[in-house]
Amino acid sequence: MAAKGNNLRSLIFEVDDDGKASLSVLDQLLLPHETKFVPIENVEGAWDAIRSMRIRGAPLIAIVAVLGLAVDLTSNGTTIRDLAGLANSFSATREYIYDKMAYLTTSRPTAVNLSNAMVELRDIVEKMSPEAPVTREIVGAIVDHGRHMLARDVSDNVAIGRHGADDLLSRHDRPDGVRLVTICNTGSLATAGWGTALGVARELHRRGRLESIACLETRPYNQGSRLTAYEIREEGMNGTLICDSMAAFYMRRRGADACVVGADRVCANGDTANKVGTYALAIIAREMGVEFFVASPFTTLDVDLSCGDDIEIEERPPGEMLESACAPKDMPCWNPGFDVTPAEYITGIITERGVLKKSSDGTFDVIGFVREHSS
Ligand SMILES: CSC[C@@H](O)[C@@H](O)C(=O)COP(=O)(O)O
Repeated sequence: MAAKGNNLRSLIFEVDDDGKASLSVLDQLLLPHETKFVPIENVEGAWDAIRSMRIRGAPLIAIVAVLGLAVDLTSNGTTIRDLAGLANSFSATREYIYDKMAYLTTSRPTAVNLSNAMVELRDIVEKMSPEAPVTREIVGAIVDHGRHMLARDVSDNVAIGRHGADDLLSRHDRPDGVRLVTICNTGSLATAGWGTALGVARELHRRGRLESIACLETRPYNQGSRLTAYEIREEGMNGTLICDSMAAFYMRRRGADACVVGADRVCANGDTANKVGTYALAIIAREMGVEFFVASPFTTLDVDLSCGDDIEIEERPPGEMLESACAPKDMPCWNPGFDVTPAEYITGIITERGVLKKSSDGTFDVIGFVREHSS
């Protein structure tokens, strides 16, 4: 089946001739039944869209935070007046923006892309010279960086797809192509476009080398059934939806060559936080002798964290579990949004700069890989 192309958009960002930015995001809570873009007017709106999971996915969270800040700072509302009051003070303007950035970082804790983006943005602002016109320069730099993030994310994802497809095809070039299993949603809806793990599937499909892809439903939030299944259908891939509990039997009966999953944070030793259920899938893959790949742009690497034990795992409200389950309304629940897959279960980490494999001692050297591949 020929690829239809990647037409899904997770957001629309525009800047008018006066430099005023506008942002609308596709409300993913309504998918797959309704396609509706909702405007983000300010930082609070961006925080709420991230927290409520109207938008989600590690790269998209970071992008919407920065674009939301750009919209907020270029709006005609109270913010610009507040900024004008600060315009003669470089440090006051900077601190004002840093407060907003700190607030955005509190929206969701596990995906490192958000805090990495804020560090990157802070570096840009810190390097600016404290000359007039302060406000316009700083705000302009933030808008420009938002645009840069959008373009970079798409090109990183396309490169991840290419490296992942090359690597998989070097070992699994069966007559009908490669058989994949994935969890959660890592596609165009989780990114600025194309996707990470789903980008690998997309690239195989584009080459006519994707035999099949199974997507796990991904309880309790069902990103697999609501979003990945939707993307698979849009793209015309040969996909099958399975419940999370069916992964082992699916691999046994139908066969799989590799699991490819996304990441919310990859530590220096390769331990990887991703959607809850990923760890179980990795254990099953090992038992079945199926390769297990993490697709992660550099923006999802956390070289400052040595291993996964210290990753803050977001706990979501019990209601999210109870609403999508048939359970007594007052049943106590534990609802971690993510889990951590130890590096020992991971075959390789597919990045935009190549596939990181384990060293001869069976460990990943993420820091060395970043050093080697950073320009
Ligand atoms: C390219 S998206 C990578 C990860 O963010 C994805 O696998 C995931 O876990 C998303 O979780 P979510 O809670 O939907 O934001």
